[in-house]
Amino acid sequence: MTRALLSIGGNLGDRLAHLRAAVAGLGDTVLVVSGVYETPPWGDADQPSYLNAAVMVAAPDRGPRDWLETAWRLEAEAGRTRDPERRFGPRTLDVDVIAVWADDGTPVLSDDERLTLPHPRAHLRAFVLRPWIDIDPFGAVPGHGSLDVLLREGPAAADAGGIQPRPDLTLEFSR
Ligand SMILES: Nc1ncnc2c1ncn2[C@@H]1O[C@H](COP(=O)(O)OP(=O)(O)OP(=O)(O)O)[C@@H](O)[C@H]1O
Ligand SMILES: Nc1nc2c(c(=O)[nH]1)N=C(CO)CN2
Repeated sequence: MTRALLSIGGNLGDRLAHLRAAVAGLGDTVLVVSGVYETPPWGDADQPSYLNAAVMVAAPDRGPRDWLETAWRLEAEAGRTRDPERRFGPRTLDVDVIAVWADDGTPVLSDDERLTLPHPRAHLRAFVLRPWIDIDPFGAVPGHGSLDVLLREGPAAADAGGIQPRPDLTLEFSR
């Protein structure tokens, strides 16, 4: 059994439909889904704003690598293409595996470049931390500290004010 925090986001096409399809594609592994946020582009300013959300998932038979393969499947289903010239460029759907925890709650750590855990830029990204704290108020990025302190005092604090809740947009799931 592992539990994982996935960040989902996109800024091309029907942004909400892509987020909804990602949540639906996670099926009964979904434990809880955050609210939807409108977020300024991070890392490459010349692109439209994103919709972002966070999803906590768990499954008895899945390890860290399975969550990465799930992320790739969902991105492919959303028709995501990669522009090698723009590392942080626009996309229909990005699914990042932010952190994974073992059965006993221990965070899984990995420095494999195919799957780095926790995600190496998670603590820098208000668009990851702000939705995540909705569904995990006492959560932490393993090795970097609590979501609360990161959002108030960490490198992402300056961006936190630009993360706008979109209560008019909802992501439903069923268990
Ligand atoms: N925790 C992780 N979650 C998702 N992908 C990861 C992770 N760690 C390493 N990777 C690797 O990163 C590669 C590039 O992923 P992707 O194209 O989604 O990056 P990106 O979205 O442009 O940038 P970022 O990873 O900063 O969000 C993937 O092929 C994957 O093997
Ligand atoms: N606001 C926002 N900016 C991003 C996002 C994202 O999901 N939201 N994903 C990226 C991929 O690396 C690059 N920049």
